[in-house]
Amino acid sequence: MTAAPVSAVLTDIEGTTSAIAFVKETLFPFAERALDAFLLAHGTDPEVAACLEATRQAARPGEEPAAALRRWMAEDAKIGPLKTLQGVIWRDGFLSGEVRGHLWPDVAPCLRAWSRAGISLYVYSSGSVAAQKLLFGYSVAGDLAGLFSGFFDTAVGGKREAASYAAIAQGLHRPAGEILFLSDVAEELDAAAAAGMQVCQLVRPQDGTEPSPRHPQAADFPGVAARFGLPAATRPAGEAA
Ligand SMILES: CSCCC(=O)C(=O)COP(=O)(O)O
Ligand SMILES: [Mg+2]
Repeated sequence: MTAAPVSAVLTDIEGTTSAIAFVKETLFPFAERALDAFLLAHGTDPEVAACLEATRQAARPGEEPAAALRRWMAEDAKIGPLKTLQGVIWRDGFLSGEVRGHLWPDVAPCLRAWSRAGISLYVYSSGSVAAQKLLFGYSVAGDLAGLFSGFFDTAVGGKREAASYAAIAQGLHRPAGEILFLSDVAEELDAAAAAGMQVCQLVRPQDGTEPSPRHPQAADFPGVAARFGLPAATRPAGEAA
């Protein structure tokens, strides 16, 4: 059976648009350094207090919330209250210019070309929606947030669950088969494929991605474009990559 033409691209961030090293060596240490002062200043703000309560519920018996948050960061655990708090803490870093969202150089030109061609773009990441908007809004390639028609985090469900992708397709009022999901993680691609999406694994050598024998692969976004009939990135005169 021939696949439907792709009308929307749904992309993961870490390991797909952006280096895993950027998340682990820049974003996480920034949050770690700022954590104690942030909790002291904002621990009673309603959103932060709710995250701290959720952290206590999920922490080990007797473990202080700050210790649990630090342990989860070391484990790169995708736990809701941690991801929400990280997004709030990173805001200062992005707004002050101390942090800029990393994107592999092939990503922005393709996102712009796909958007220009009428392909709708969406993000689905374990990072909070607020953090996703910061990363693309304050990226090394400029403000790309406006290229996206929507952002999804694990409020819609876990990234390894087919139901999450079905819910996203339903929310977008689009047949799942027209949506192309991009990720570095085979289990996420399994779940998206089970929900009927087309999928492609980004296998970026710099990230040490483990290639999955179960899914089509590409080394970068132009490779995705070639494989799925999406427009190639052309750079109009005067437009930066
Ligand atoms: C702006 S999101 C920062 C990255 C992050 O915290 C994360 O957990 C990314 O996970 P992904 O689902 O994009 O692999
Ligand atoms: Mg990823």
